[in-house]
Amino acid sequence: MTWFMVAVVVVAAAAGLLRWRRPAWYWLSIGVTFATVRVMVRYASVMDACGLTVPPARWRLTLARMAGREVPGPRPPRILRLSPTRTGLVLRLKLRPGQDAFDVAATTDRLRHSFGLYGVTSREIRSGVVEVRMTGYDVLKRVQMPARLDTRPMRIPVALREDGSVHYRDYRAVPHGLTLGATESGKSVYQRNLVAGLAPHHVALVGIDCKQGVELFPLARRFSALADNPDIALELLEALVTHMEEVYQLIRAEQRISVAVPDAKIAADVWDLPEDIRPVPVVVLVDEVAELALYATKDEEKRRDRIITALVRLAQLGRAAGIYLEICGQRFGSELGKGITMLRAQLTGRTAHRVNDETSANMAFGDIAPDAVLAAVQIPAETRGLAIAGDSTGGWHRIRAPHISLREAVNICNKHAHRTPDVPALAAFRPAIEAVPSARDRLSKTAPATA
Ligand SMILES: Nc1ncnc2c1ncn2[C@@H]1O[C@H](COP(=O)(O)OP(=O)(O)OP(=O)(O)O)[C@@H](O)[C@H]1O
Repeated sequence: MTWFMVAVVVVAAAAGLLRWRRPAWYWLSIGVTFATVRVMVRYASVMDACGLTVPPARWRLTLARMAGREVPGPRPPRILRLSPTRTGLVLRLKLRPGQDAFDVAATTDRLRHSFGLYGVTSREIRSGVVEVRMTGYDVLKRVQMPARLDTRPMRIPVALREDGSVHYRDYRAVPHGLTLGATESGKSVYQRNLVAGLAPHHVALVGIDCKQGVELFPLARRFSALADNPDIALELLEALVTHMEEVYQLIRAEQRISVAVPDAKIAADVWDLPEDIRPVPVVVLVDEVAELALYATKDEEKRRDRIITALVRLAQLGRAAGIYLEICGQRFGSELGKGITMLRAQLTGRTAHRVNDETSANMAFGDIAPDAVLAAVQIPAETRGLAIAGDSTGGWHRIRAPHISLREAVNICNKHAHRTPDVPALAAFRPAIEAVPSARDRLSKTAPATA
């Protein structure tokens, strides 16, 4: 299979030679072919130089001595599979006795230099088997998502990882997420990718955008509910809590009939309910969460407390009711007041774009992956959209979402507007789609004369 794939790449490269103007895929296939050949030719010597070999087994030495043959040399991990990809190569290695996955992880930088590649990463697949992903160029410089994506309900391909694989936002595995980043770091583009990815799915989108709705209101056709100021946001969040309680009642009602039946599956969340009565899942997108948490007066403080309480309740109980939170902000720490760290603890998926100080990076990763903090601080200001994505397992990746303009996102939302579900509990917050008067008209209007 591997040789077949290499042959396909070589034939594709040769076919490209016949063309005068060579397309990008031609240069990619040439690069991948060279990288494959280079890795295969140098494999044993590079592994030996990087300390990834073990001495030959005793029985081999004895056999060689008895047969009067040359003494066998040290042995590198056995290649189980070599697959050329669009961005480089993937090697699956069977470790030799005495080696572990950490040995390979610790030498990835040496392997990168020795094979002359752009990036090398490794991960353990199962006991004794390690996958080494090699990229021939900086895949995050100009992000191009692969044509074939593994899209499933509530699992959205949202960005590319530095090893060339796709980064998915999987709401069923990681229900709630927090996206941090300084101003102009790429949070809105990341959120736009999420909305565009969710638009074709059977899901209700709820938006809270206290920047007067500039980010989410253009996408209104695909939203079931929108709020553009903290007062409406409070009503919307409390309506969502009521909706959540109704969904729990529905799950309870379904459980009652099956408790006595030994083999029947008992519903524990919305996904266990029969499809015909299952409530539509809801993704709540909050842009600039600090706008909900800051206050200047006593009344605003009361409102803020109710908003944070509703958000904490949704984060604690929402998953089973099919309500998922996606919170965005520049900072998200205890300086935003009571309840914020409690809310943050429930947001398992963490994404940090460029941040201006270590404290902001700590808000995203300090409690889950301390080495990701350093990676987040090191994101250069000129590569907007570059981010570190981690979760509570402590693993993290450098990712970048493909650039999507607001116009493209609006077009996708308009195309899928017919999929916007009606959620009765949120009907009062359904955005009215009407022509907005031009800002120029409004600003140039003379103020009415007052007595
Ligand atoms: N993935 C990306 N690839 C290329 N350019 C990007 C990417 N993400 C963001 N940018 C560019 O960076 C700029 C800022 O992006 P964006 O508006 O998403 O930042 P932001 O963090 O939301 O800023 P603010 O907090 O001020 O709203 C935009 O001009 C956008 O084109």
